[in-house]
Amino acid sequence: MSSATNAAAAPDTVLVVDFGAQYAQLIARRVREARVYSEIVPSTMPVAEMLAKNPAAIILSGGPSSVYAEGAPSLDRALFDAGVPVFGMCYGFQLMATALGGTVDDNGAREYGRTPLTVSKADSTLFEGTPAEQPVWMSHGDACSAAPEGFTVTASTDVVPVAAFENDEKKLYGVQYHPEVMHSTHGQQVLEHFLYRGAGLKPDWTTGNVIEEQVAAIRAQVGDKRAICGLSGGVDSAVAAALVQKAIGSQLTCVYVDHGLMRKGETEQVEKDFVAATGANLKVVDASERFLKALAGVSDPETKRKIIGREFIRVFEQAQLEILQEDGPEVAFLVQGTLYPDVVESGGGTGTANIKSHHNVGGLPDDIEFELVEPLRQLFKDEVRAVGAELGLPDEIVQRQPFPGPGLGIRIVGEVTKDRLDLLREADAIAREELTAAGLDRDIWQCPVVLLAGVRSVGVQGDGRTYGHPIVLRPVSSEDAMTADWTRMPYETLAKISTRITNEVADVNRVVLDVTSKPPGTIEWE
Ligand SMILES: Nc1ncnc2c1ncn2[C@@H]1O[C@H](COP(=O)(O)OP(=O)(O)OP(=O)(O)O)[C@@H](O)[C@H]1O
Ligand SMILES: O=c1[nH]c(=O)c2[nH+]cn([C@@H]3O[C@H](COP(=O)(O)O)[C@@H](O)[C@H]3O)c2[nH]1
Ligand SMILES: NC(=O)CC[C@H](N)C(=O)O
Ligand SMILES: [Mg+2]
Repeated sequence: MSSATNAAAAPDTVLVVDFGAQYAQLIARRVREARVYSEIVPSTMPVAEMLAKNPAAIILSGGPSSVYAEGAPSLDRALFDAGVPVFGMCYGFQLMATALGGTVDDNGAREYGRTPLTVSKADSTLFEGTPAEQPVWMSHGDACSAAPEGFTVTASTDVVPVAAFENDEKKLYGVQYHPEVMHSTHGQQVLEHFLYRGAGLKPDWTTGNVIEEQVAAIRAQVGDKRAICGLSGGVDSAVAAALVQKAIGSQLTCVYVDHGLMRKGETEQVEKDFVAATGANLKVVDASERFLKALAGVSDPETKRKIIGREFIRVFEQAQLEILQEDGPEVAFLVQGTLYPDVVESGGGTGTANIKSHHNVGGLPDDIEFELVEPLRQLFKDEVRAVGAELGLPDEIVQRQPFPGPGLGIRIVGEVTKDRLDLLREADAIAREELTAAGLDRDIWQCPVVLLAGVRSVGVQGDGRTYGHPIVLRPVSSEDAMTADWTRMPYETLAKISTRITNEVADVNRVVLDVTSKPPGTIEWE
């Protein structure tokens, strides 16, 4: 179902094969930072299928397994004989070594964290121009003690004799460490050497290419049929809608669902600003009663998310019927502004855990009949912002703080009711107003305001006893929402927000600040 996207591999794509690495997406990002397009594929994908994508190069990620362990993810050696340049990192390096006849074992040569690397072949493809001694980030328990035949060892450490090797003739390269993390100070340079020198790629990919490629892919996918786009007023759907509109013009209708879980003023803002900025065809559906009814009595976060995901699709189906009343071809496609983190968190990576079912990925119902169009599915938020700016969308849209599709529904810890929503909407509006007044909108990635509906505490207001609910402020800083830290924001602003919320919002007598990073917390409470 979720694979029914238009994720056709672009020309000169580097595939990152994910062996369950912590940071496979970081590798893909670094490649794109080197201005070469990159996508992640699971290690379970058959090699023939990988090669059918016609990749310009392949990178093998790290992973938690031991290459010699039973059931460990492996790779058909045909991959190394296909003439495609390959770069193995950590587990990927160990896999390349064993597949081609080298030796990897648990010989006690463990290294974790910052490690000095000694380059033994200064003019090697990967290391030329980098220092003979350089700090690298290691994280391994197994090690390569003998490189395969035909390979030159190019670097070592105090405990690992084979910390990097290459076979220039076959265009096969590997390093035991993690060049993708910023602590490997020359990691980006080594990666670029692989891309430009090893694989002969040119640094000519830009967000402009995303636009061209995606516009072509969307046209090919949608043809002369019609599509609807779930439009929330957020960055991702605005950029997705703008891309699709560029591709198919009036064949697209945007549908904004007011599920009653929106913030104060949001619906009016979308109706006004989005249409003004893009001239898009917009249909606004008031579905608040339907969502509230479906959520009645439900407190479990995952159940809420699945209900919201399902109701969204039912509303889109209704909109589809209405659009069909107007003359024209079939309405077969649903455009969503799904990003890579939505997919990973919903457990869509290889061997990655389901943290929470994002309504637009893991929360979709099984009986969905739309074919999905998700042109941003491989990208991160900051990349999407760059695409949006390139498309000419105004800063107010492109730089907006994210707001989750399930809205205030996942910011009420406990059952969602109309009264609770009204209360939270007021508290949230005050917090947003004060953050904007303090000029903090750009410093803060987003600031969920959460109502702990099941908790009451004792307060004293107007000399009387109160027994009200706490409101949690969760200001976070982040680059891509995969990791985040709580924002150190001015006490004065916090004080103002707290005073105003307790004074102005009935039934709230306490405001607390969430000082947890992600991990271990997530940004939203549910
Ligand atoms: N109220 C809504 N009406 C219609 N579609 C929605 C609504 N909320 C979310 N969606 C759909 O779900 C997708 C994912 O939501 P998400 O919140 O991640 O993205 P966004 O709202 O577009 O951007 P942002 O992350 O900046 O909030 C959206 O891109 C959009 O397609
Ligand atoms: O559209 C969305 N549908 C969802 O179901 C959803 N859940 C979380 N988020 C947003 O994703 C980012 C990461 O959130 P978490 O740290 O809470 O997982 C943050 O920006 C969250 O606001 C969602 N967005
Ligand atoms: N980070 C990794 O890829 C680790 C590889 C392997 N699990 C080891 O410990 O050696
Ligand atoms: Mg949103």
